[in-house]
Amino acid sequence: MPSVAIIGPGAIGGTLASFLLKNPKNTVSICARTLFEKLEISSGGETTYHPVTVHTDPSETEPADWIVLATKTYQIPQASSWFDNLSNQETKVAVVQNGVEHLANLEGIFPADRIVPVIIDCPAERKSHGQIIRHGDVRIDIPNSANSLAFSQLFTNPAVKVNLTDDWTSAAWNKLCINAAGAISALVNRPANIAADRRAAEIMKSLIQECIAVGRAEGAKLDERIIPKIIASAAAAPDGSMNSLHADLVAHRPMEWDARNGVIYRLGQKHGIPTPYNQLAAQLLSLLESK
Ligand SMILES: NC(=O)C1=CN([C@@H]2O[C@H](COP(=O)(O)OP(=O)(O)OC[C@H]3O[C@@H](n4cnc5c(N)ncnc54)[C@H](OP(=O)(O)O)[C@@H]3O)[C@@H](O)[C@H]2O)C=CC1
Ligand SMILES: CC(C)(CO)C(=O)C(=O)O
Repeated sequence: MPSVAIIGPGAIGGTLASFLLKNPKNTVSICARTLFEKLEISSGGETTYHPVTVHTDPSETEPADWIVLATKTYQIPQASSWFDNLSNQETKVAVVQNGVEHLANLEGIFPADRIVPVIIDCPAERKSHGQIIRHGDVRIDIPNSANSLAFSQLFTNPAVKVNLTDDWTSAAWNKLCINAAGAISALVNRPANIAADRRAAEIMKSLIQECIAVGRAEGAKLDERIIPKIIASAAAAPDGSMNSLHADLVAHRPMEWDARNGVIYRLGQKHGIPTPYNQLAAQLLSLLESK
């Protein structure tokens, strides 16, 4: 009976919790800042309810086989206060976040050989505590390893597709191309389909080109043909569709500008690659955040 503790029951943590709960072999608990009694997941016009065990105090918890860290990247310093009680020498952490710094962000906090970095594709939004809308199936990319295989076995539902890849770096940078371009929505406070506007599309193209250049320098294999695909996919998004960074802006929360655009500027500097669009995006988003 693998025990799984999910830190951060938001759009992604709540979605994963609902799938983990569908596997009767798992024992699932949730670590949250605010208490709630049930998970309410809406998808494709149907709503399902899952009774859940929710902790709000780390001292109430015991070591788990798996910790699923699904907070925003900027919440890691506070969220890691759960780790002491939740972990023993065997515990593994699946870091389910956007960006490319899953291991770096936990350096000095948790041993790297027991971390599974997870790239997840699943548009989802959090309506309130425990109340989540999932807009599609889940695709997960994790490095090909024994720990990743064990993580994949926690999920039995066909709506969760887990891909063990020998080239996780490329998977992470491909996703970063999507997320870096998504900054445009928060910058102009317009939903994803703002990409249909030629002016927005031009800025997205530059953001992605810089991400590709830096990603390649970091060892990722990235094909320029993803640029029109990313823009077309955003342009075709349903009216009102918001990425998670834009959702943070609208909810007056901090934003993952450093994990999604700042990182391209920081790593670009390391490789001597200019990234003026991502630098500006990160600076403007940080200014918006301090409004
Ligand atoms: N939403 C999406 O469509 C997608 C998001 N992602 C990525 O997944 C990650 C999670 O994003 P998302 O689910 O949208 O984020 P949310 O903001 O919806 O969820 C974050 C959750 O973490 C909780 N939290 C914050 N700090 C703590 C803490 N100290 N202890 C316990 N819980 C805490 C928040 O609680 P509180 O309610 O108190 O704030 C909230 O429930 C991000 O890196 C994002 O970029 C990836 C793919 C798609
Ligand atoms: C690409 C997208 C929009 C959904 O998977 C995302 O990663 C996010 O909202 O953060």
